[in-house]
This record gives sequence, structure tokens and C-alpha cells, in this order.
Amino acid sequence: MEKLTLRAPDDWHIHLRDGDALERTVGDAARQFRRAIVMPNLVPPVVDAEDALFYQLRIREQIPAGNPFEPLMVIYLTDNTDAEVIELAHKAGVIAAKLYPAGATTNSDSGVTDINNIYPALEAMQECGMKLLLHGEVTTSDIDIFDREQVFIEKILSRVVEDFPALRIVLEHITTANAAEFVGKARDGVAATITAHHLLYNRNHMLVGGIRPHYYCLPILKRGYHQSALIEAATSGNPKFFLGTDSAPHAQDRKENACGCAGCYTAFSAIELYAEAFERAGKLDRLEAFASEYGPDFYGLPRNDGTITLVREPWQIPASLPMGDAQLVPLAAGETLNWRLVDSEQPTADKKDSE
Ligand SMILES: NC(=O)N[C@@H](CC(=O)O)C(=O)O
Ligand SMILES: [Zn+2]
Ligand SMILES: [Zn+2]
Repeated sequence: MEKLTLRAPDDWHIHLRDGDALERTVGDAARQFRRAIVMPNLVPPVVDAEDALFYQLRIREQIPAGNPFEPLMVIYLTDNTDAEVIELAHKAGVIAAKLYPAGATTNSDSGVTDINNIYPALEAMQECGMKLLLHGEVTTSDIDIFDREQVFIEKILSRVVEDFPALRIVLEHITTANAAEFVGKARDGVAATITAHHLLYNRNHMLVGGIRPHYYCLPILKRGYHQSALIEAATSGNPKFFLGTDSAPHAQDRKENACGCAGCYTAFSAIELYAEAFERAGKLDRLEAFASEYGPDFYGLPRNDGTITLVREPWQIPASLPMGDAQLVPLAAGETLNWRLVDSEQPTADKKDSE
């Protein structure tokens, strides 16, 4: 049987939520990834070191026994985040801070209303080496939803990149050719994550033949032309582009709704979805670097030791999954994937534990 063995991958952008969602989300993430950068957009958000450490404990409680999964924590920037908050978070091991422009996406009401409000925080981040993660969309009502990423790059990102020349910045979940081009040409220390769904789909998948709420996420799926540019970037071997699923669960009734929530749940089959996208592009040989090397290199962390193995054995993504008391519809529910994740090598530390 055809096999694909990869250095154990990491997810550089995931939403695990909280409470009784964690059993589902942490279990799925830990089966796929060794480390994950956990987004802080809870209600209320994770805004400082204390919040991040408590949230990390709640996540750790749900890691299956013997699984080496490591949640990497992020704080949420608000208009009130000052240099001291940044320094304390940095000392506590928080590796990044996340900018959500207020109103841009799910649970972003406490986000930043004007980039100038966080300039002291960005200064402190540049100083201590904490990374800046961006939901890169402007939110003003005059800007069309399909243009919001591009306008963010022109109006906000290009300025931040220049004003903080040593700040390490990740433009998260990019969705446009404009973003791929900007990041490709930007100075060192500017990178981007790309989701599996933005590689596999474009807005036709969401809107032709009926409106399909499970494909609705932010930034919204764009034209096929942009999808092609993202596939090109992800499979190019440029280390500025690496894996971030943006897996974002919402209960079925919150998605299949007259005002449905934004977010696609991909953690259940993330690496298999990426394998599908890379295989379709004829670039499976580039998957390992994208999934397991460029991310840790950017963050200055070691690459993982273990491996994962996928086999070429078609399987069907289930129609729904339990999440606490709710049901969750995974992205591409009912669709067949060619690659199946079979096992993760047990790391040395766990072998010792079970002796
Ligand atoms: N991507 C989404 O559509 N939703 C995310 C938020 C985000 O990453 O923007 C969520 O938390 O649900
Ligand atoms: Zn986002
Ligand atoms: Zn996200």
C-alpha cells in the first residue's frame, strides 16, 4: 500500500474553544498534530498571562493519556493591552499576541478599534520577540467583504511591517493572491498561514447550486484565481508559507441558521485534507516542509522528532461528530479523501511513563 511518512506536523492556528468542546477539539488536534497555536477568541477573550495559563491547564486536562500534544498559547490584543501585559505574558511563555480588528470575525467584539492604540504593545513585542498574529481584514462597512483582506494589507499591514522592522508577523489564514504576493515579497520575519479549506475550495463551492453554510468562514472563500495563487504559494517551497488549519468549530444549529456562524471544522481530518490539496497540485513531496518544518523554523522552535504516517486508502469523512451536547458537522462531511492518517509514533517520554 502506498504510504506517506512525514515528520510530525504542527498546527500554527487553531480554535479549540472551551468547556465541554475541549474533549472533541483537543482530541482531534492531538491526533493530527504535535503542537498547536491556540487562538484566544473565547468569550471573554484570553487577554493576559493569567488567562492564558489557566486556559492552557484546561486544554491539558483533555489531552489523551500518553499523547505528547503541546498547546502553545496566545493572548488577544485589545485597545487596553499595554507593554506590561506583553512583558508578563512573554515571561509566562505566551508566544504570540493576536490582533483581531474589532468586529472582523467570530468573538472579535473586544478587538482593537484603531491600530494606533496598540503601538506601545507592538513596541514591547518587538523588544521581547513575541510574535504578532493577524486576522487581516478591515471592518468598515464601505469595504466589500471580498476586498477586506486586500485593503487590510494596503492600509494596516504594510504600515506595521515598516514601523516595526524587527517584529515577527504572521498574516493568518490568507485567502487572496494579493496576500500571497505581499508576504512573498515582504521583508524577513513576515510569514503567512494557509488553511486546507482555502486550498481545496473557492467561493463557487460555497455558493453554486445552493448556499452551503459549512463552507462559510472568514476571511471568506474567494475566486478560483485566488485559490490557485494560494495553492501555488503553499506548494512553492517558500518557507514564508506554512500550515495553520484555522479549524473553528460551531455547533451544527449555529451553522445551519438564518445567520450562520463563520468557521470550518477541519481538525478531524486536517492533515488528510492538506494531503489531498498537495496531491491535486502534484506536489505531495512539498507537504512535509509546509506542515512540519517552516512553522517551527519561523517561530524559532525545534522541529518535531516523531513521524506520522498516511496511507493511500480512501475513506469517508463522517456526516457529524459529537461535541459536548452538540453536534458538529466537519468540513467536507460525507466526502471521500484519498489519504488516511494511520498512526503516530509514540515519543520516548511516553514509553518511559508506561513502564
Ligand atoms: N475563521 C473563522 O471563520 N472563524 C474563527 C475566527 C477566525 O479565525 O477569524 C472562529 O473563531 O470561529
Ligand atoms: Zn481569523
Ligand atoms: Zn482562526
